[in-house]
Amino acid sequence: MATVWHQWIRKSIQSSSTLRAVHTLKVDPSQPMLKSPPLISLDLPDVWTSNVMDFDPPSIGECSNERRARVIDGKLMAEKIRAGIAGEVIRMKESIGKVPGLAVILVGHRRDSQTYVRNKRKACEEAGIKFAMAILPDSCTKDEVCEALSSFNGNPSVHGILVQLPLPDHLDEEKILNLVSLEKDVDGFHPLNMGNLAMRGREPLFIPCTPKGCIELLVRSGVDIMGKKAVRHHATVSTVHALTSNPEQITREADIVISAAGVPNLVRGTWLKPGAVVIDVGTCPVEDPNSEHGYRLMGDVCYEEAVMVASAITPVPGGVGPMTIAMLLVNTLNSAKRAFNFH
Ligand SMILES: Nc1nc2c(c(=O)[nH]1)N[C@@H](CN(C=O)c1ccc(C(=O)N[C@@H](CCC(=O)O)C(=O)O)cc1)CN2
Repeated sequence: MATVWHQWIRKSIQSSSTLRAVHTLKVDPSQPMLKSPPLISLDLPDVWTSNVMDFDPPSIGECSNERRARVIDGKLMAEKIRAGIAGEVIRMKESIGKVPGLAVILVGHRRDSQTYVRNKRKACEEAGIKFAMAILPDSCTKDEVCEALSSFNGNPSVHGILVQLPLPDHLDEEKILNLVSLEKDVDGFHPLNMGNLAMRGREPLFIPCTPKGCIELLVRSGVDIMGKKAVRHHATVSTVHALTSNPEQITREADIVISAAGVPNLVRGTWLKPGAVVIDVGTCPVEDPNSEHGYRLMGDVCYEEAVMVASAITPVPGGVGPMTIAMLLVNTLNSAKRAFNFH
């Protein structure tokens, strides 16, 4: 399932204006959906999950007009994870005198990309991770991007490299992403990492940050999917995309709805099964002269409707976005640990 999300979310990153997709994940109805939060999720040390949120979950199928969905606070979860990473970076520095390093390539001057990169830099600095950046103009050539990439690939202080997407149209995203060193591909977008993620029994070096963050949000909220294996083994996954003829009907059958269409308010309350868990990946920037950066983010889900039907829901902002950045830090730390053979 992680695979399908991955490909699908990446597609939506690539063409968010055309793809209207709602990913639905149907979990075995004989199993309770929500249970006590587990202590260990994915590959994060226990310490990062010891403060998982506890809550009294309504069961799937249960819905009342007086009851609003529990809000899954991605911002809070991400803060806890980042605090755990900061601790690990200190331990690394004290033990071997080295720290992880992340390098970002930003092409052009999209305001949303600038904001995300600024947030990544801030998160790195707060966690003690070194941050390097190559800023290139909209008009830059493929060779200039490749030059920046190859310099980061060859720099031993850099353990994670990412190219902020989307790139301007004239640049070939596929060719550029293929050049990111496999061992530093903290976005998990290299075809070999993607391929290994897709294949049973293979382990990619990195799992892409957004789907990884979605799984963390679910696991830490006590949603009973028991990590990626359980998802593969116990869930039936349906994908709804722009050409699906009955998206509402398919979505209404899902116990967990993960939407990454980039279409504000696409998923209405009537699309949801009562008690469903809703993860909203959509972050569509909408012009807003009153907001600090001139735009605000809108999710795919009509929040005010969904909150009356779902049992748990992520807000936008404050849901998946902060977890994406926290997972980037996790991938960077793990990459540095691998490079230094530090455990
Ligand atoms: N190379 C990549 N490019 C892009 C990715 C990615 O994972 N790798 N994903 C998105 C953008 N993205 C990360 O780069 C991203 C989006 C949103 C957030 C976030 O924290 N959002 C906050 C609000 C932020 C704000 O506007 O101040 C929230 O939702 O609460 C982080 C990262 C496309 N490109």
